[in-house]
Formats: sequence, structure tokens, C-alpha cells
Amino acid sequence: MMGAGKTTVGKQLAKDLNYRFIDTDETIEAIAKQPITDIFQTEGEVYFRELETQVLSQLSVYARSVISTGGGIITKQTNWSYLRDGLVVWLDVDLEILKKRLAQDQTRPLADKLESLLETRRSLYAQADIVTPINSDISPADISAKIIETIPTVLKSQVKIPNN
Ligand SMILES: Nc1ncnc2c1ncn2[C@@H]1O[C@H](COP(=O)(O)OP(=O)(O)O)[C@@H](O)[C@H]1O
Ligand SMILES: O=C(O)C1=C[C@@H](OP(=O)(O)O)[C@@H](O)[C@H](O)C1
Ligand SMILES: [Mg+2]
Repeated sequence: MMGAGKTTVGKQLAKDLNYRFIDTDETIEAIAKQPITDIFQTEGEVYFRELETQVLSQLSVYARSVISTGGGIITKQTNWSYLRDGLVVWLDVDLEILKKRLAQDQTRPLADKLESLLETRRSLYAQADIVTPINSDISPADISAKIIETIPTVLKSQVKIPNN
């Protein structure tokens, strides 16, 4: 969800894994040569979502990368086929923490609908491979360590060994 720390934790995780870091929103802003807020204002959300899918489709082919996305990327079914090229991590941050973090933020056009968006998106986020609940102050470094600790367990559970 927006404000969950995808960009912040993603950078830390990439550093810890010695992987490349890419943020879809930053890539979109570079291509469109304007901030996300301006894209929403001048072209609208539908245009932003098209750019987002295009960017994700191109980035999903990279190996050894941590890709932070925008919080709405899970709303399009097509995007899941690209997301599934990697391991999907959900930073499941409590609503109250999100509200606090985004209270003064002017850069997220949909932040005023935080609560209802989270409600409708929760079941989609829950389809992630790794769920990291965050309900108190925990540093990006500790969140990254938690994710790295969980990765092998997820990979093992995906290997199906026949019974005989
Ligand atoms: N683990 C954390 N602890 C405290 N503040 C955080 C943490 N992760 C992110 N933040 C802060 O929350 C805000 C949103 O973080 P950001 O990484 O931009 O989230 P997202 O990319 O998911 O929208 C930023 O001000 C960031 O500094
Ligand atoms: O949740 C969303 O729909 C959005 C989240 C934003 O990214 P962050 O999740 O990094 O804030 C950005 O993609 C855009 O404002 C839309
Ligand atoms: Mg972000």
C-alpha cells in the first residue's frame, strides 16, 4: 500500500542482496518527464496505469533486481503475470501507521482514499508470496532482514515433490 515503505525498504533490500534497485514510479516519472501528481492531473489515472504496466513488463525481465512498485499495481490482472516473474513481497503495514506517514504527504494523488483503497486491495495484496506484517516501529534494515530470512522458506514450499 502507499506509504508502506516499498521504496525505502526496497532500496535497503537491494543493498543487502547486492541486487539492482528499480522503482516503477521513479521510472514512470523519468519517462513522462513529470511527477506522478502531474501525470494524474493532466493525463488521468488510466493513462498512469497504462504507463505502469508498460514499465513493469519491461522491468520484470531483469534478474537480481529488487523492484518497488506503486501500491496500485496489484489492481490489474495483467500486472500479476509480470509480478509472478519474481517473488512478490507485501509490506502489510497497519492503517494507523500509514495514516501517520502520509498525513503531510502531497505526492500521492490517491492518499485521501487510503482507508477504502486498503479495504478493497487487501485481498489482492494477500496474494503475495511473502507477507511481512508491520504493526510497530521497525527499521528498514530489520524489515529487509526479515524478508531475506523468509525467502528460502517460500522457495522450498513452492517445490512440489511427487509422493512416489
Ligand atoms: N520502516 C520505516 N520506518 C519508519 N518510516 C518509514 C519506514 N519505511 C518508510 N518510512 C517512511 O514512510 C514514508 C513512505 O515511505 P515510502 O518508501 O515512500 O513508501 P511507499 O513507496 O510504499 O509509498 C516515507 O516518509 C519514509 O521515510
Ligand atoms: O497506491 C496507488 O494507487 C499509488 C501509489 C503510489 O506509489 P507508492 O505506493 O510508492 O506510494 C503511486 O504509484 C501512485 O500515486 C498510485
Ligand atoms: Mg514508492
